[in-house]
Amino acid sequence: MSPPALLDIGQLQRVANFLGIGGNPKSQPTVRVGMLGASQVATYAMIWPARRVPQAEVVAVAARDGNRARDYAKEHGIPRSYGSYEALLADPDIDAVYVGLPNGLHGQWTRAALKAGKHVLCEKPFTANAEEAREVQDLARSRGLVCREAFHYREHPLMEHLRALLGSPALGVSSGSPGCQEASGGVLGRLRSVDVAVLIPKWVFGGTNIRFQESLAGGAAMDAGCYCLHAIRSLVGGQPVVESAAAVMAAKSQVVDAAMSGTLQWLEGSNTGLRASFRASLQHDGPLPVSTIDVRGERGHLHCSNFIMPVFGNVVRLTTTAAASETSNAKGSGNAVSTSVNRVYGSGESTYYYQLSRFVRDVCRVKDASKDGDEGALVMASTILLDDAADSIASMHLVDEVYVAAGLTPRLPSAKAATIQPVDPAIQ
Ligand SMILES: NC(=O)C1=CN([C@@H]2O[C@H](COP(=O)(O)OP(=O)(O)OC[C@H]3O[C@@H](n4cnc5c(N)ncnc54)[C@H](OP(=O)(O)O)[C@@H]3O)[C@@H](O)[C@H]2O)C=CC1
Ligand SMILES: O=C1OC[C@@H](O)[C@H](O)[C@H]1O
Repeated sequence: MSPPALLDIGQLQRVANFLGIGGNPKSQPTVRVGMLGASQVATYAMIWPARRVPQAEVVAVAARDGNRARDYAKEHGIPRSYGSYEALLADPDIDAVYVGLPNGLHGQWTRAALKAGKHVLCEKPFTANAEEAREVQDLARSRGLVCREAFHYREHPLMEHLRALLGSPALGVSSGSPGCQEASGGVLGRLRSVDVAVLIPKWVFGGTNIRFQESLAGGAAMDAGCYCLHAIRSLVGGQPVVESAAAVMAAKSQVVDAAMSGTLQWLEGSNTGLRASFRASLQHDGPLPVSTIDVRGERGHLHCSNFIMPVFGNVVRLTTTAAASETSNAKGSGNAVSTSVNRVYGSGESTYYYQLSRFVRDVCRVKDASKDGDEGALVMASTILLDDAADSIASMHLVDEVYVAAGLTPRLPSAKAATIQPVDPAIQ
């Protein structure tokens, strides 16, 4: 999320890709996507990438206001629009739904979409809390539908590159299920620390933004923090526990955090004793968003910048030390240090493109498996559903633990939050 180091032709092409310019011809079969919310995030997370992903097609949008939905559909060339989310879910010509709503509504509308027989790609954080994540994923598995948390950053080749360097588990096997695999440390040798930060400048979101609303499951740990916790889990694997957390509260709120930081620790497995720290903020003083990963091991340090929006420029700096005995040219000189700097762009597409590509591929796999009944295909389909479930539940479980460690309570789904009367501090 920092500006590109060098504005080159490649960068212009990557920005064009992000904007969905110059799409691919559609091939059959296509996954027909409907979007809940006529929002800005839906534009860059779904509409633009869908123009470039051959198997994806945005066919409908729903907004609470039918006129807005119609105008949005017209502006973006979407064939159908609806004035309610229910109406879109009743459309039989929709295979999958993108839920880009405020956090406190994710569970409610993901459940409704699953009940309508649609596969779901739901924005992060997956639900308001882990209990709700379990309920939703139980439903998805009972219906045999893909239900995925939209952690777009993890799908980009940059994360694959970091995982390869660190010997991290592949996507899917780090999902938080008991006995799931852990990073070996790779080029860094035994891991010593992992530090992840996602800092959003205070000018980006005003006080009335959904991120500061208790009734919409707001908070910095929910918004920027879920990326930090997810990245830590994706890189290291295993099941860390939250050791400590501290919140900076949003103005006039006793519930919503404007910033959250904390530490995690691995109490079992091959990384027992390893610690990770995170910093998440919605009130960063700097001018631009920051997202960084720093991993230290017995043999060096890996730094990555802009891991959330790598298409706009990223840097991977690897500094390794090799013991003198391992290098022929370092006799008697202690450790030899080598540093490499890389930028990872894959095919130059955005994180959202990679996310949508894997989502539609998996929807097709799950649909085909239930049609064909081939045993291998059924196993693959069931693994897809189990991995998504384990990952999103583990994700929300850590977010809940962070709130508890910070002396706050895990968030509530909007429907439940609405039934709780706000406490007036003046009468306590
Ligand atoms: N993956 C990514 O890069 C990003 C992900 N996100 C995630 O997307 C979700 C939405 O965030 P963001 O787009 O900033 O949110 P917005 O404030 O833009 O709201 C998104 C949509 O939510 C709908 N909505 C439904 N009920 C309410 C309500 N009670 N109050 C306000 N909006 C409502 C509105 O749809 P309608 O059109 O029906 O009025 C609105 O268009 C969050 O969970 C966030 O974490 C956000 C930004 C980037
Ligand atoms: O998902 C997101 O990514 C970018 C951030 O600016 C934003 O707060 C968040 O919701």
